[in-house]
Amino acid sequence: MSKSPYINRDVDNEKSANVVWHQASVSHEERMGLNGHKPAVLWFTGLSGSGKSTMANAVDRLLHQLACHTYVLDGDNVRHGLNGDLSFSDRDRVENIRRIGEVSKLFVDAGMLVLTAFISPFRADRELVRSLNQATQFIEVFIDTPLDVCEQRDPKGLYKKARNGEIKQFTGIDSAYEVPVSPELRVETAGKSIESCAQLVVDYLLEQGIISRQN
Ligand SMILES: Nc1ncnc2c1ncn2[C@@H]1O[C@H](COP(=O)(O)OS(=O)(=O)O)[C@@H](OP(=O)(O)O)[C@H]1O
Ligand SMILES: Nc1ncnc2c1ncn2[C@@H]1O[C@H](COP(=O)(O)OP(=O)(O)O)[C@@H](O)[C@H]1O
Repeated sequence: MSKSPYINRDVDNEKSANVVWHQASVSHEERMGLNGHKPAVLWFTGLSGSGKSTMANAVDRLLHQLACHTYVLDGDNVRHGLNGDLSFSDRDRVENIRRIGEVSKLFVDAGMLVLTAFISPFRADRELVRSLNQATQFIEVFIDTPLDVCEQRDPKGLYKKARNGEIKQFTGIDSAYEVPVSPELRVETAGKSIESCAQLVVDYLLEQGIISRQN
């Protein structure tokens, strides 16, 4: 059985026989050497309204000021384009994260710091993305905001719709969110400023030697 329902096993077998990896002329190490920082995926996960997009963008701004090469991949945006064919069924969420995992790996290969902001509700999918990367290059950031706080914030009015039955399979209401067991970072946002939360992430990257103040 193919891991993804979107991958046809026959096509898969044919591909492995006929598609050969092309050796890049500029190596990963050479690309990294152009930057004053190491590449990594900063994988923000949490409920809708927990603060993933806000945090990813605030951290992006701080890293940009430190001359890091960064890019934010955001669920709302990616679902308009690359993943515009996917719904919020469990099966489509799995495929959503698989594709983003592959895309974020390409950013790491290009020597960049990529910040992803997807609910990514299932532990197995987050672990799959982790396994695509070197251990030090995948940083799971759990945006730990209780459901009642997310629901109070309700920045897009989606919880209200979900409670009224206008949206089905809404994460935290009638679709599961599996809390990370050992994230590299857990950020509690309730009652905290966006700036202080973003700084926690930057401090972690400094401590780990992924970035430095002299980038
Ligand atoms: N049913 C349902 N459940 C959860 N979220 C929903 C749903 N329908 C629409 N939305 C909006 O889609 C955003 C989540 O997309 P993601 O790609 O991050 O979801 S997932 O990782 O595939 O679970 C999510 O964005 P965030 O609020 O930024 O998390 C919502 O704005
Ligand atoms: N410390 C904080 N960190 C992140 N967001 C916060 C914080 N405090 C309040 N918020 C607010 O919470 C909301 C989070 O929305 P958003 O970033 O879109 O969440 P998500 O991307 O997880 O759906 C925003 O309105 C933001 O201003």
